[in-house]
Amino acid sequence: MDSQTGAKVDAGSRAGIIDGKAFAAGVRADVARHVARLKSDHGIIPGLAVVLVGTDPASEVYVRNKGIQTREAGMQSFEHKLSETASQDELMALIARLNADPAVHGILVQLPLPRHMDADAVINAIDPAKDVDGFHVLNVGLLGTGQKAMVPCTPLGCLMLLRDRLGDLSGLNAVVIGRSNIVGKPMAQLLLRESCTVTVAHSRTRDLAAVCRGADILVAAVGRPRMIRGDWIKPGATVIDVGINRIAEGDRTRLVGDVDFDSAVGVAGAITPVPGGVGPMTIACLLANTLTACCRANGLAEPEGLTV
Ligand SMILES: NC(=O)C1=CN([C@@H]2O[C@H](COP(=O)(O)OP(=O)(O)OC[C@H]3O[C@@H](n4cnc5c(N)ncnc54)[C@H](OP(=O)(O)O)[C@@H]3O)[C@@H](O)[C@H]2O)C=CC1
Ligand SMILES: Nc1nc(=O)c2c([nH]1)NC[C@@H]1CN(c3ccc(C(=O)N[C@@H](CCC(=O)O)C(=O)O)cc3)C=[N+]21
Repeated sequence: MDSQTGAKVDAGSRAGIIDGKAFAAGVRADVARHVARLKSDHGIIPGLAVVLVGTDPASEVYVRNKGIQTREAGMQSFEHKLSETASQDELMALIARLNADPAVHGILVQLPLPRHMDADAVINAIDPAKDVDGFHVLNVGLLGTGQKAMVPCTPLGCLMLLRDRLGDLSGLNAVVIGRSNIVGKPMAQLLLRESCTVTVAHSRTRDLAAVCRGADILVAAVGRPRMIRGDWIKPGATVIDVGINRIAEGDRTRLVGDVDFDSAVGVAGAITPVPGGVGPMTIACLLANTLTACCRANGLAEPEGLTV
């Protein structure tokens, strides 16, 4: 696959740093090629609907980026914004309309939702076939039992990077820090599927540093800026930093991961930076999942290499 070749070339230029931005550009180019073919051969245009409730500035930036990249891939983007005070019934009615709309192949409801809404009920109202986040309980169950599912974008992106770097993952010790439904748990499921020996660590884990030192693959999805230090890392390990933390630096802010990059980069065999690591892969995989959902909806063969 071109995206893999592209990433390998780039990784070689800066040894040890995994260029998620370049790899994601390759994935998006693959998606765009398939989208163009769907259009020319079948007259079908994949469509992604993104729903944002409220006005969180970080979410607004993220939703705008998704819209831009969706259109760049040749797909249709439908953006729906509801006010912070919208009722759950209003959101449910919108989801029902999107479920019934044949031009919409993927639906993403940006999380977190305002506190007065029941996020589980909202997610489970999405047609599982259009659930491009892979958060619906049916997709969670399908993934957990090794059946064909929609796979959550962030863990899918992490797995693509790991496979590109390491090839066969079987038998490797993988430690995932974090057990959220959107990152930690599905990441653990995917690594188990790859025959890794998986440990899931969390806030009650005893001696996290010692647990991390056993990891050939370390995935950090904690939400604590620079918590994982270089001396927690097994020399040569592959480190995937999912964390996106905005911290103050002087009178400005910057993004840092959950891993202390400066102390980790000399110990790890390879590491993803923040920004430019997992984040761009998440959006690329969202587009890949939308394409996959569109192919399935139309009874067409799915592109290879874009899902597991
Ligand atoms: N790059 C991307 O595309 C994405 C990035 N993110 C980022 O990833 C990070 C994690 O997100 P998400 O999974 O939603 O976060 P959650 O807050 O839902 O989960 C955090 C997890 O980390 C664990 N944890 C918290 N503190 C510690 C600690 N001191 N030691 C060990 N474990 C701890 C928690 O444990 P417990 O369960 O015991 O509370 C929990 O399981 C965030 O920085 C987020 O911004 C998220 C989604 C996509
Ligand atoms: N239903 C739902 N699905 C999600 O997948 C989802 C969500 N809700 N809520 C929020 C989190 C967070 N998330 C990110 C995706 C991309 C970047 C990303 O592209 N980051 C860039 C930097 C962007 C910047 O500079 O701000 C990078 O790491 O290089 C970040 C974060 C998806 N999430």
